[in-house]
Parts: sequence; structure tokens; C-alpha cells
Amino acid sequence: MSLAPPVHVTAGVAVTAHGLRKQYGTGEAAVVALDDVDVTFAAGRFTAIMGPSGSGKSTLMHCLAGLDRPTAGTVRIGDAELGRLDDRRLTLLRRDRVGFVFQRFNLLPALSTEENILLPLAIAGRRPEPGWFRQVVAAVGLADRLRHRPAELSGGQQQRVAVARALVTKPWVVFADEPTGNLDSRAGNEVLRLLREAVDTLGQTVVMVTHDPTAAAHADRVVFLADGRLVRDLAAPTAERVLDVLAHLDPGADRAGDAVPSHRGR
Ligand SMILES: Nc1ncnc2c1ncn2[C@@H]1O[C@H](COP(=O)(O)OP(=O)(O)OP(=O)(O)O)[C@@H](O)[C@H]1O
Repeated sequence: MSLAPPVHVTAGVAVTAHGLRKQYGTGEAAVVALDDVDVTFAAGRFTAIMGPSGSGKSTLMHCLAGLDRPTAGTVRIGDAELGRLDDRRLTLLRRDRVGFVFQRFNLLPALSTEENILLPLAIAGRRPEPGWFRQVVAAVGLADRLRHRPAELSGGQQQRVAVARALVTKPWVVFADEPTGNLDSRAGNEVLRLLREAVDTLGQTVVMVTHDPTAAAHADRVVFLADGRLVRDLAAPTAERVLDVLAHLDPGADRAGDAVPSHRGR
């Protein structure tokens, strides 16, 4: 597969979706999970996707990452339009150009930390760039855990292995799906700090789905979904402002929203 230089990445845009629609089922059982979503993710920025349960966050991320095909609309990662790629080329794009961090870490239990981190490169038959592997390992603080297997690591350490695995290919974008969902707040903070650092020091693009306003506050921007539509776009988020927006999207979150000062009208 030939992957031309990432025109859109160098132009400042890593991922774009236009007119994105996803419908599950047909007739009376039909569910419209995404309803005409247009969104652009700038290169070298950290964006969080939030919204009430069932609002379409996972569906959006799966369509953006080429893990699922939309019913209508287009997605571009770098200069590749995903709808124009057959399954094989899409698999290669995901392998070579996209990093993933999942809530459940998804490490291979029989492999060491080092082997897990290098797995995407091994599958692609690529060697790590000299120095890059060491730089990534140092960044995530795992230099003294390289021979350990996942079962010998804490949850936070396992997720740091997953972050290193996502960064090692120098992907155009890292998609993180609830990366702190299985971690206590300290370990979660550490993972968020790492993602933030990857953006600030490596120019990495990160798109993260989260339910946690504190996690979203690490991002440069938060986009909010409700009923499959993109309804708010918040720059320079704080946990309080995120809570405030959420409280007005989801009646179930009203109590949490009432607990913080309202920032409406500012
Ligand atoms: N495979 C599927 N078949 C049918 N409906 C689906 C399927 N996957 C998701 N849905 C529906 O699509 C809608 C959006 O789901 P999605 O998982 O994207 O929401 P979410 O915002 O990620 O929710 P949560 O925060 O609870 O994880 C929901 O109504 C869900 O029930």
C-alpha cells in the first residue's frame, strides 16, 4: 500500500468527518447512532469526545478509526479517504497510521512489555527507529519493566504499555476509548499526563472518548454528542465547564451539574 505524505496532517488537519451517518438495523428497529456529523480534528491537538450514554461516542470513534463503516458520509485520516479503501488497505492504514488505547488495555498476556510495545511494528515487519523505542519507553516510565508480562504489572502500568504501543509507530492519530475507565484516579491521571505530553512534545494528535470531565479537562477541546448529533464544541475545557455542558445535555446529570457553579453566560 502506498501511503503518500500526509497532506492533511501537514496542512494542520489529522482527521475529518463529513456528513457522517450510522444506522443500525432497519424499519421499526432502526437506530440512528450518528446523524449527519461534521467534525475536524486538528493535527497535534488533544480532543475529547463526550456525551450522555448512547449518544454515539463509540460509534463515532469506530467510524473515525476505520473500525466500522458509516452508513453515509466520509472520513479522512491524513490524506486517505477511508471509504475508498478496501478492507485490506483499511487494515494496513489502521496498523501503520493509527494508534489505539482501549479501556481494557488489550495487551497480549504471553508477551513481555517490550514485545507488546513492539507488536505493531513486528506485525508490519518494521524495526523501531533507532532511539525512538527507548524514548517512548522512557516517556511512559517503563524502562525497568520491559521483561515483565502484563499480569505482573499494575493496571496503570499496563495502560502505559498500551500508550507506548500506540505511540511507537508514530501514527497520524491516536484514538483512546475510555483510557482511564479501568484505573483509579492516580493511575488515570498518569495516563492522561502521558497523552498530554505526547501532544505537547511529540506533536501527536489524540482523540479520546471519555465520560470523565476531569479527564476531558486534559484536552485542548471537547466536542459533545447528543442523540447522534454534534451539539457543542468547547475550547480550553475545565472540568467545571464540561460538567456544566453535560448537565444541560443529559437530564440525568443535572445533580452533578448543580454541584458546580454555572458558567453559562460567560
Ligand atoms: N451494534 C449495534 N446494533 C444496534 N444498535 C447499536 C449498536 N451499537 C450501538 N447501537 C446503538 O447506537 C446508539 C449509540 O451507541 P454508542 O455505543 O455509540 O453510544 P455511546 O455514546 O458510546 O454510549 P456509552 O457512553 O453508553 O458507551 C445507542 O442507541 C446504541 O444502543
